[in-house]
Amino acid sequence: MLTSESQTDCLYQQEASRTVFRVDYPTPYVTDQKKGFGSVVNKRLLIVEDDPGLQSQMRWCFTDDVEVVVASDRGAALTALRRFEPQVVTLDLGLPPDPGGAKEGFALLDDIVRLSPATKVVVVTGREDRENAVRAIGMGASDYYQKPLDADILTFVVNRAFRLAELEQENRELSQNRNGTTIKGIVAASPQMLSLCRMVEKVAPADVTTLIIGETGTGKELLARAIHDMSHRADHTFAAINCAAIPENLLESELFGFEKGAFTGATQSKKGKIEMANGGTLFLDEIGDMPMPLQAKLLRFLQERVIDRVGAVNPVHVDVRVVCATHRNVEELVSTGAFREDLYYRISEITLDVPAVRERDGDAIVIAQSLLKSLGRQLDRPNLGFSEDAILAIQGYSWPGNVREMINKIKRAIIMAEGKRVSASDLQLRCDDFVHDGNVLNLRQVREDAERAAINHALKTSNFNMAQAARLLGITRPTLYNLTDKYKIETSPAVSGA
Ligand SMILES: Nc1ncnc2c1ncn2[C@@H]1O[C@H](COP(=O)(O)OP(=O)(O)OP(=O)(O)O)[C@@H](O)[C@H]1O
Repeated sequence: MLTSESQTDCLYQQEASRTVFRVDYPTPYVTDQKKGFGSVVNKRLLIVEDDPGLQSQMRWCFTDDVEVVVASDRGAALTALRRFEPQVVTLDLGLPPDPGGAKEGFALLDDIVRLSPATKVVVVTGREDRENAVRAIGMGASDYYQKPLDADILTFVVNRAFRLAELEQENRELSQNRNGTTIKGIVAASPQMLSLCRMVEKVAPADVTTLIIGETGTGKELLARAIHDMSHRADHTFAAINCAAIPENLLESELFGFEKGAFTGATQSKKGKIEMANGGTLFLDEIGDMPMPLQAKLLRFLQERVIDRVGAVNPVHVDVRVVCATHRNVEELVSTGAFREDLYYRISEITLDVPAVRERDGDAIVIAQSLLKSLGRQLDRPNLGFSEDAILAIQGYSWPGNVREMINKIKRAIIMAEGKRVSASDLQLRCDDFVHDGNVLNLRQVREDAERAAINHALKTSNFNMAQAARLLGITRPTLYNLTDKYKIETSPAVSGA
């Protein structure tokens, strides 16, 4: 949607062969004479060009599936932008009152990027005007086109901009519609995470000791907090302690507290984390790294719900719910004797397995889009989007550090991105499937090869389930069918031995 600003009055008037918007600007913008408004078309193109000859040449480059509006100056272009909401604008930088320079064109580009960040702007420059083209890309234009007019190249560049706008729109919808979890802070679209979130919703109100297992950065602590927040203990403390981060000799007093004089330096009594969490939830992160002597003490607490502060004579009763997490394979630790079997059974009344990001169908791009939005706002770059190569790279990368790694990469990319689109290289990613040896005909070929490879990969990964493959690719199912038709890709596995 465009930012609402004061609208310019205009009079809508039908004429025999064309529809004209008369606006109180020196030059009106005019809709496509071939079709007029009201045609059933989705693609809307605004051509901003002050030369009447070029206007009509450009207008006739596009077939009936593109609705075209023409504007001759900045004012008319802004009116058309607001009323017509084109997905793509071609913008000649040399506009009146500065037709020989680029000042007015840059001012209009700035307006478009600000008012309608999703609109793709293709800047039209003279042959000698490379410097301005590069500056325009830096300001947020998606592409540029050099005069003189060549119908094939212009339509190719404009169609590519339409495709990009469409992909970004689909991804926006995906991130808005598919976040089916009610758990605060968790962004998820995959069936794997949605079903885990449903489990969390069921487990939270039951006062059971829960073990959350998953690779680093998958959101274990986030889920532990969610369990607390959705339980009847939500109004009490959530106390977290990382068993791997605290030296063994301090961990006991951190957990259980100590009495005055219990050891040198204990000048006064202090509650431990377990007591602090009284009435609430104790989160023991990296429980797999808990030293053996403390495992015995923790087991006693879980069995009897009493603790002994270090140096204390009398035990203290504590009412806490315990949630543990680890990235380690606890069963293996038990089999090697590094973890007590009886403690393992105590802490795992319910076990939640958090899948790695690479195991969640379609989540990588949904989480990345959400992070780009939230981190973009934090870093004062709220209108950034991902380029096509970034989307492919995000989907193709294995994310060994999971969401934490994603946060780091996206933060960096937001800082590094030069235009309004974050590229794969801003993210320091490359998608091996799409690397070419430079021996390519043109960009169209590169893009089509990339699309073909991504579709094949998604179909195989999803076992030829079209809905799932479409989700993996961040596109709709009809778009996937169109693409498989276009590239003549089989939509079912090959049957051998026929
Ligand atoms: N599904 C998600 N949606 C949005 N943000 C997420 C998601 N999962 C994790 N995060 C964010 O990723 C970061 C890491 O999450 P968290 O600390 O919960 O992971 P962890 O599994 O406990 O990591 P570690 O094992 O390293 O302690 C946090 O900033 C968290 O908010």
